Amino acid sequence: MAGVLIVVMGTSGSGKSTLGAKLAERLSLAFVDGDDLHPPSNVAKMAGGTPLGDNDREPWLHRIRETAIDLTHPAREPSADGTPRRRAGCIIACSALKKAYRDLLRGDIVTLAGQPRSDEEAGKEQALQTVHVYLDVPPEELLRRMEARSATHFMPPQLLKTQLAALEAPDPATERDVIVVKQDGQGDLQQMVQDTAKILEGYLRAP
Ligand SMILES: Nc1ncnc2c1ncn2[C@@H]1O[C@H](COP(=O)(O)OP(=O)(O)OP(=O)(O)O)[C@@H](O)[C@H]1O
Ligand SMILES: O=C(O)[C@H](O)[C@@H](O)[C@H](O)[C@H](O)CO
Repeated sequence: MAGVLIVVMGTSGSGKSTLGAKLAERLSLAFVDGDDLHPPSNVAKMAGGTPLGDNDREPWLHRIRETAIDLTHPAREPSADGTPRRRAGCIIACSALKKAYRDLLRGDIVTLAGQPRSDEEAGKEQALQTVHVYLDVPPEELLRRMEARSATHFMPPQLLKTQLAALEAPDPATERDVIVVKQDGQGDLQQMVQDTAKILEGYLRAP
């Protein structure tokens, strides 16, 4: 049985770290900020005003998947009497802007060029089930947030337009594991955490 990787995704400034950390606390899961898994060269590139490309992101996406497999092994959390209580899970904040990036996190492909997993690898890698929580935030709210923190955060607000250009917003009708959380900056964060956690509990339930 697979452990569960919950990817909290969206562009820079969408609130991945904020929501991800709160969900992790509520669900008692480990939380990792994907920004901490970028090689320093990626962070330096963004800080210098150059957007990342597929070649920069591919090794990073592999690292995120491997981190999730490590964190969710073994894939069941034992209860006091040793019987499985729920699936092991973890939450990782990761922009996951393009469909190919999400497919790599899902384990459906092994390169961004689209190379599929071999049958043998597919069997071996049943280690992980994914859920993508997509933070859908209007561009003007994203810019407001990025500008408000620009003195203390490496990501320059002028890179927002490249984030939005790269974004292939996931559609739950065509991607199997997507939850959309709409945020306009007015919503109640606590309510959002509560509602999203309730849906995620379903994914974590041991069969
Ligand atoms: N629901 C919200 N409403 C208003 N402001 C928010 C909300 N969530 C996060 N913020 C604020 O927006 C800014 C960006 O949030 P956060 O760091 O969580 O986003 P992020 O997607 O992880 O960003 P990045 O990946 O660029 O680091 C922060 O200053 C945070 O306090
Ligand atoms: O794929 C990317 O371009 C990156 O992951 C970015 O999204 C940032 O790391 C992050 O959002 C920092 O602000």
